[in-house]
This record gives sequence, C-alpha cells and structure tokens, in this order.
Amino acid sequence: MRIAIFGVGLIGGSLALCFKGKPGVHVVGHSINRSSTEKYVARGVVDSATTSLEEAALDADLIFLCVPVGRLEEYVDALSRLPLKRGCIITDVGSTKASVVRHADKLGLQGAYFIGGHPMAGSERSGVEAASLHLLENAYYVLTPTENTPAEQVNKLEGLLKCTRARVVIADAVQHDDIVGAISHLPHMIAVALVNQIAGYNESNDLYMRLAAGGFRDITRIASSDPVIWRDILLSNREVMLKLVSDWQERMDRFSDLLRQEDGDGIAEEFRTAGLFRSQLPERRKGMITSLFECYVDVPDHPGIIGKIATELGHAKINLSNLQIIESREDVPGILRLSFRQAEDLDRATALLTSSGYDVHM
Ligand SMILES: NC(=O)C1=CN([C@@H]2O[C@H](COP(=O)(O)OP(=O)(O)OC[C@H]3O[C@@H](n4cnc5c(N)ncnc54)[C@H](O)[C@@H]3O)[C@@H](O)[C@H]2O)C=CC1
Ligand SMILES: O=C(O)C(=O)Cc1ccc(O)cc1
Repeated sequence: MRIAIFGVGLIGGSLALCFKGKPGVHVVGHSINRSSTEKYVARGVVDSATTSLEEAALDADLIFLCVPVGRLEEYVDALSRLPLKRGCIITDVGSTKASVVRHADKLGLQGAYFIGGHPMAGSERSGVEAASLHLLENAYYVLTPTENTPAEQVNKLEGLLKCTRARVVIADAVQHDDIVGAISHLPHMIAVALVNQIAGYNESNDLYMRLAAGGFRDITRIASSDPVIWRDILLSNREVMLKLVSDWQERMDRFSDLLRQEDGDGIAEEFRTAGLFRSQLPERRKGMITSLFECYVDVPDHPGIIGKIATELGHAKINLSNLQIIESREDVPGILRLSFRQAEDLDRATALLTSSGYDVHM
C-alpha cells in the first residue's frame, strides 16, 4: 500500500505518522521545496519524499491533500491529468469542503475517486515540527462524499482511517461549512479581533498587556494560528462567514442596547441562556477547538512543592502536558494549573492528588 501526502505539515505530518511503520505501507511525502522533503525524511515522518508531483502520485493507493485550502483545487486539477492507479482514493483535509468537493465532482479522475475529508482536530501550531501521532485520536473526522461517490469507496477510506483512531462522521459538504463556520471559523475571527482590539489599547498603556495574563491568553490561543492557512479558510467560506459576522454584530448590538438601557435583568438573562446551552455541551471529549484537560490545585507557596507534585504524577506515569502557577504570593495559597492531553490522565491525577491531601478542583 502506497500512501502519498501532499503538504507534510501539522495535519499531513500527523496523518503520515499514523500510517508510517504499518506492515506493507510506504508513506511518500511531497513538497514543492527540496529542503522540506529532506526534513520530512530526516524527522522520520515519511519513508521517502519528493518534489515531483508525478513521482509522489505514481502507484499511490491513497492520496492526502494537506496543503492550504486555497491550493487544493489546483492539486486536484494536477492529479486529474496524471495516470493514477485504478481505484486510487484522493482525499483532502481542508477546513472547508463545499468548494473543493464541487470542483472534484466536476472533473473526471479516470478510475480514481475523490472524497472530501476534514479531521476536526488541530492546533494553533503549524509545520511538520508540530505533527503528532496522537493528534487525531478520538477527534471527529468528517467525510463528505457526494451522490456520485460509490459507497464501497467511502467504506474503504473509513477502514483506512482506522489507524488515526479518529471517529468518522459522514456529512454534506455545504452543511459542513455552515456548521464549522460557526463553531470554528467564527471563533478564530473573534479571537483575532479581540486580540487586535486590546493590542490597540495597549499602544497607549502597556498595563493592558501586563494584566492580560491567564484567562485572556487561553481564550485567544487560536488567534496565534497560521495567517495563510486562515486567510484561505475564511475566503473559501466567505458567504457563510459574512452571514455569521452579521449575526454576531446583532448579538453585540443587543449587548449595547442592554447596556444603554441599564437592563440588568436582560444582561443576566443572556448569561443564563448561554450557561444553560454550554452546560449541555458534550463534556471532556475532543471538540473542534482543542481543549486541554485541566485541574487546579491549591498549594502552599513554599519551595519544592511544584517539583513534589510533578514527581508524584511522574511516578504514577501520568503525563502532564503543562503546568502553570496562576497566582503565587507569600502567605496566600498558590494555585497550580495542571493540564493533560487525555481525560483519563486528568481523572487519575485528580484521584491521586486528592488522596495525597491536596485540594484539587476543576
Ligand atoms: N491547523 C489545523 O489545526 C487544521 C488544519 N486543517 C487543514 O489542513 C490543511 C493543512 O493545514 P496545516 O497542516 O495546519 O498547515 P501547515 O502549515 O502545518 O502545513 C501545510 C503544508 O502545506 C505546504 N504548503 C504551504 N503552501 C503551499 C503551496 N503554496 N503549495 C504547496 N504546498 C504548500 C506546507 O509546506 C506544509 O507542508 C489546511 O487545508 C487546513 O485548512 C484541518 C484541520 C485542522
Ligand atoms: O487550535 C484549535 O483548537 C483549532 O481550532 C484547530 C483547528 C483548526 C482548523 C480546523 O479545521 C480544525 C481544528
């Protein structure tokens, strides 16, 4: 089985790691730059790599297009001109689906099949350096076949994706873009606008930046996402985004009205309604916007305590992905935030630290 990956970055590299080393599988990476191909091989992410599109696609059973959304259609075009292996499946990982799926559906792929795909996991990081074997684990992986896609090809792709340990969901491409626009693309836009708004205030008073630690940093993490990747996503989902921005503006106008009218009940009602919906969100599973599994430990602020907790977790083989002191002043309990990548690690850490007498809360 030969698997070709075009664009071995965060997502392409993570997929490559899922397939590489499986018996009988050869993973070939493609980049337009020679130095990148050398890096892919040197890092052990792929078995071989090439700058030749023809060479990468030759005899491939499965092709992943993992380049920015704005480049996807030209890759589909280029592949449609090549003699591909009969029954080859071409899939992409783009964050928008309608445009590329419509484009591929119009083209003849000569014995190959295109099936749109979107692994709904990732991060604000990019490049092969950020790739991880576990990135897609437990995440939803949307496939968007059309009425022209044979069901057996969809089943085949689903089977091949098992090694990512993601959960495949079938959806309509247009509906995908509506939903993902709202739950992922809009939050990215809001995070960027919010950061830029505060950056503007900070120009005249750098106390904004100094006080904007912790929470502000967390809710705006996605504002650090790759500019080119996101330029392409937003332009590709332009119509959907324009409607969402207009709805968002209405929401903000409502807040303005409530403030102007000093309508405290109305403001509280907004929070009540949001809290109710939010409390019904599926808990502790990988969502579109990656969250870490976190807990807070009240610790006395004395030397060695952080090391002690980290060692205790280490001895129990609990993988800590991050550790942060939220507040630490003399005579006041410091609050330690512990982050884990897996819900199971969080559960085990909570049980262990509680049994050791620490005050742990979520
Ligand atoms: N970043 C994320 O969390 C997620 C991204 N996606 C989608 O995955 C795709 C790849 O994104 P990432 O892996 O995050 O980006 P990345 O920047 O880590 O990787 C992109 C890859 O495409 C290559 N590339 C960039 N410009 C190119 C060009 N003009 N021609 C050919 N190759 C080019 C880069 O060398 C790199 O290997 C995008 O379509 C994105 O919408 C999907 C799910 C999550
Ligand atoms: O960093 C995060 O939490 C993300 O939201 C990552 C992400 C980015 C793009 C996607 O299409 C899917 C997931």
